[in-house]
Amino acid sequence: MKFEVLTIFPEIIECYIKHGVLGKALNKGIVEVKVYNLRDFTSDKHKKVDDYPYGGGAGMVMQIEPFYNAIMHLKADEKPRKLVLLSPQGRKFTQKLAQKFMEESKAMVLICGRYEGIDERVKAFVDEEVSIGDYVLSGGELAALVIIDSVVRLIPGALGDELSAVEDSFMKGFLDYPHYTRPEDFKGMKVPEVLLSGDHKKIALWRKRQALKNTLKNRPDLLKNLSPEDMRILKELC
Ligand SMILES: COc1ccc(Cn2ccc3ccc(-c4cc(N)[nH]n4)cc32)cc1
Repeated sequence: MKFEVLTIFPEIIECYIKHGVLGKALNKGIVEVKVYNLRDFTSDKHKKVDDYPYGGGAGMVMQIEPFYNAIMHLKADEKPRKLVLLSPQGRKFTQKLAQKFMEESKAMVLICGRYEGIDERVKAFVDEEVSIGDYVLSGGELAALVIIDSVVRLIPGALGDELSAVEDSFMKGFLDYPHYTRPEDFKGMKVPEVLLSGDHKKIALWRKRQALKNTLKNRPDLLKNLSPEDMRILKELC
């Protein structure tokens, strides 16, 4: 899968993608990430990308021309790609949308604005406008990295452990269970006995109960379409 990122801060993207799961997927050739500096698609000597908003108001707005020139440059190879604009006003990004992007798109262009946003006319050239949450960031780059990271984790072979992506919380419809590792006793804080028992059936049940308990407490909105067994466990918790 190929990601092409349009931004005025390429170093934000380039720094992050070298590490962790993304770094490994890049080294395996499962993923390719190309970053384009929008300033390279300007036509003035100052490489200007923003201007004052028509109609007045605080802050600056990013001009359409660099986005248009960059998008036309990418489209010149006539290969299909999904163009995604990051924005606080976009469609909410979820694990389900990450799965959809992974399944449907061989290549994605992630368009990152800054300042108070970008000229509305850029939207005529994009397929999706996506928000990663109900909070305002300073630009689209972090949102682009969230999308890249969550989509790459879903690509078969990217994690090196097929179960991880499938086992990831949200995939199952509820939050994750608690995790523990050595030491067994840290300043009197002990690992739950059941996890030391070696009884895998008991451990699985304990983990399911804990996951449902966490979900009931923090994200009851996720508790839909539970299996009869999960519903029974949930009722015991209430
Ligand atoms: C009040 O209106 C504003 C509008 C934009 C901004 C800063 N900004 C500029 C481009 C850009 C792209 C994405 C995002 C973003 C995405 C999510 N989920 N939160 N924030 C933020 C962005 C500040 C304020």
